[in-house]
Amino acid sequence: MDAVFELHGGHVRLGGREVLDGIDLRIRAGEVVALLGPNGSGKSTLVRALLGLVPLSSGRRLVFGSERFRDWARIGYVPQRLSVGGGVPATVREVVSSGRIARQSRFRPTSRADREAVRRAMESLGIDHLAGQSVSHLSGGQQQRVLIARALAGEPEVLVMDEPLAGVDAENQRALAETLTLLVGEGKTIVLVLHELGPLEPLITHSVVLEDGRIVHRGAAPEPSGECAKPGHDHVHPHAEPEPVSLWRALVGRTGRH
Ligand SMILES: Nc1ncnc2c1ncn2[C@@H]1O[C@H](COP(=O)(O)OP(=O)(O)OP(=O)(O)O)[C@@H](O)[C@H]1O
Repeated sequence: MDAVFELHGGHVRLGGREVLDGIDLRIRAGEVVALLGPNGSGKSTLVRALLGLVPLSSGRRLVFGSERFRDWARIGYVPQRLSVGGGVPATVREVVSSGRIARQSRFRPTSRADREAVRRAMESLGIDHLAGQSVSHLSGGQQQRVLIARALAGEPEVLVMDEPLAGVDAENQRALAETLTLLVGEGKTIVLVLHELGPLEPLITHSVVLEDGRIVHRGAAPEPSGECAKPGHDHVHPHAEPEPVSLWRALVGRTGRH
């Protein structure tokens, strides 16, 4: 399988600190990868490094085999939910349409294909009836669907999502799992920063656990453990709650590479 993202000896320094400390990682087309680890372990920074949003202080990054990758329309990024709207009273349609920009150009303004892609993205996330509403008036779960629809509007091959389950109720978590199942069925590559696996667990093909900016485990999809394994556990943990450390603690020490 072709590699979508590769990091070789990736280091990132932020605020005078080594936040990523020698990361070697390859994510192949069609994989569904969970990036796990405690708060502050570097998961978001790793995603941002893969996407070129933070520079490497040393090491090499390749996207689709290229160190000079520019075709960002092939990759959809869903940032953490709180960054939606940003106080700007944009409508759902406007935000979702913004995900199409990378596919447009000065010479090719909005086309029927663009409008159709935006409509399909809203429909697949069940937010088409909200198209004219301001995103700032939506619930957290609805805002998250808007961000996912924005990423899908660009018809990406790869979807990168930072903490899609954080603060999302059980029903919306299941809805997200269903949406991602369809995308996996279409052969998309998915990279997820997760605090826990929740209902996404059956989708995960590979897990990578970070601690202090280093990869301490990589391997097949993890088994749930601790509280998250108990029947009836609804997998809703707001970010500020004590961490389900048991999950990655249980993983560290297992063998396996990918
Ligand atoms: N812009 C920055 N300047 C300085 N330090 C930063 C910056 N961004 C992140 N850090 C630090 O880098 C470390 C890793 O942060 P990062 O957000 O990548 O971790 P994380 O594993 O995603 O954490 P969380 O689960 O809390 O989101 C943390 O100690 C954080 O304080």
